[in-house]
Amino acid sequence: MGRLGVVDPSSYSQPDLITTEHSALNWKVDFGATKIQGSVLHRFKVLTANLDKILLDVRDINVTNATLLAGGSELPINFFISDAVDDIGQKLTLELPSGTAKGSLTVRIDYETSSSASGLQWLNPAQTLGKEHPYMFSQCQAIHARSVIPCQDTPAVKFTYDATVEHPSELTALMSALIDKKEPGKTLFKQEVPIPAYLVAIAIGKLVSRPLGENSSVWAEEAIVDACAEEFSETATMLKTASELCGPYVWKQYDLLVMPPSFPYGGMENPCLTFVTPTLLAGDKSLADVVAHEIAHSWTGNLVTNKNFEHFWLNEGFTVFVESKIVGRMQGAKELDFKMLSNLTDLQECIRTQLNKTPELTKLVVDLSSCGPDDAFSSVPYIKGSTFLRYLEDLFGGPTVFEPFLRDYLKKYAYKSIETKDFQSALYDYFIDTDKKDKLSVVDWDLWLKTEGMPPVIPKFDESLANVTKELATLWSSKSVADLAGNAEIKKTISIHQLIDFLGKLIECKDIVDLTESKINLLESTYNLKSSKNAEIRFRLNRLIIRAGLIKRLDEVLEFANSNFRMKFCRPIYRDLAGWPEAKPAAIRNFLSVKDQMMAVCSHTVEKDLGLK
Ligand SMILES: CC/C=C\C/C=C\C[C@@H](O)/C=C/C=C/C=C\[C@@H](O)CCCC(=O)O
Ligand SMILES: [Zn+2]
Repeated sequence: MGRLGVVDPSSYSQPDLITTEHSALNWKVDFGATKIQGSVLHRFKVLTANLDKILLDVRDINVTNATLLAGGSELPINFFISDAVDDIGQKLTLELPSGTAKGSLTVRIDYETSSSASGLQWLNPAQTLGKEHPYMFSQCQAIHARSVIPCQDTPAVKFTYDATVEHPSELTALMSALIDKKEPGKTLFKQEVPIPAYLVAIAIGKLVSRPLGENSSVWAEEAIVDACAEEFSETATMLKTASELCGPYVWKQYDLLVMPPSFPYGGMENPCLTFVTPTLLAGDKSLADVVAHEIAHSWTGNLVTNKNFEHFWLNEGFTVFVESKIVGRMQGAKELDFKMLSNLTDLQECIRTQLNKTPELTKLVVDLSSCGPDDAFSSVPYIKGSTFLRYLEDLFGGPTVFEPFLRDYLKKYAYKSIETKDFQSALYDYFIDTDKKDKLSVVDWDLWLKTEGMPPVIPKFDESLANVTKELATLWSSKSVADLAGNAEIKKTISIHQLIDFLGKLIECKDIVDLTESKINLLESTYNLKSSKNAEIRFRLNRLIIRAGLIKRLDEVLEFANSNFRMKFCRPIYRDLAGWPEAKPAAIRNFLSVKDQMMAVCSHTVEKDLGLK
């Protein structure tokens, strides 16, 4: 593939020469054709004299016209689209008149999306809860905005946007923006805070809302909206806690949209409107920390943004760090440390399985010059990144010293796109004139940023909650069913988070003695796993069923894999099934029967997990 741009290896656009300041979207959403038709008007800032062309990113987009708007007149301009590069898309070249000066320049592009746009998902009524109306939504991170809008699809560029969206009048349209005006069949939006293209988002469906607090509501289909309001009732407290930690909330509105089960991620931090998976609906708020994560992105990621996805840890590592602080303030310091330790179990699993053939992707800063961001995506930037920040926090004197630095960093780079070296200089500038300056030379940057594998240093965490799960995992992996049945230790009451962590640790045990049907049965009856609605528990139980080789329970495993297409769950399940020769053919058949219901990012990665590509 090769590095496409000097600023961003995954984008053709040239932010060093030209940047987008504002985009006006004019869209007609055609559910019959499963396409968006319309135009985008980009106001650019030209940074260099005599620029002869504008390069934009596109993917499967049909451009019909490109027009230069200048001094009240419209000048058609030549354009052409290059051949597609796998995982990246195409380059749209717009030719400029000779002698184009520095400064403002406006271009309108008329286009329509493809019915297989990788950033859009179209559901027919039967695929919705209400069964009567269609539904569509977008997921643009990392580089799928280019399948929805011809644009500078790089986080190095931030722009404001407004949108006029025509849609069926019985449906509600929502975007990652504030609603400006609502008319039957037409909704107007505006996002006045500059954002990268990957944060443009839209969803249209038969949606209703319930209030969660001041300037905060939850949206969902009617059948689940009350359950959603209950599950996410802590949102207002999380928002307040996050603002205390990070500074003023600039986005004015914080709404949640609970997505259909095919949404590929746990949550997506679309400004003003976080998208979340319905797999968070555990019934006891136990998985609502994903909302704390998405709220944290209002600062880390959405205000201070990675310049390209090689520095994704700046978005995600900081966000997990802030998320765990929100959890710590709401649930106590022991829970915070337990969460960090529990994340390390997940990281270990990810490095052992998903990344075992691509160890270079276990570095904190990755090289994306020959790899699409979706293929590089893993827990590493999240967990290695947040562990690094906790290490730094401990080194510089704990939260009382590090949290003021965090606020300073966020203020310094708000509205900007940055690289890891910018974080390094912020840390240096903040501490160099303080009594902590000697700590600056202790940080081994190369070790943290460039070394493969688990974090090079594991900070000292409170282990009291994690020790319980460690002991349980040792017990269940080393004892026979007969020995366990009479052991009082297994009856010990544990929290739901401990149960999730214990099952994760058990999966990580190299050997599990006597892993038979009766051991799985004992596990299920001891911890009431059969009746659990908690997706994190069902996910781990299904992996243990696969590990035990219980072929007669394969249908149950596949049922779980079909119940949602959140990649965090379905990818490891398919990977496990691919390594089980007896089950692999059925897994492939199952995948092929449901792949059209998955978003492109999910079907493409699962195809690789199953060894089909
Ligand atoms: C080092 C990684 C390099 C590049 C990856 C960049 C972007 C990854 C891209 O595939 C999109 C990611 C979108 C993530 C959205 C939400 C996640 O926080 C969800 C995490 C998993 C889950 O909970 O389901
Ligand atoms: Zn995130």
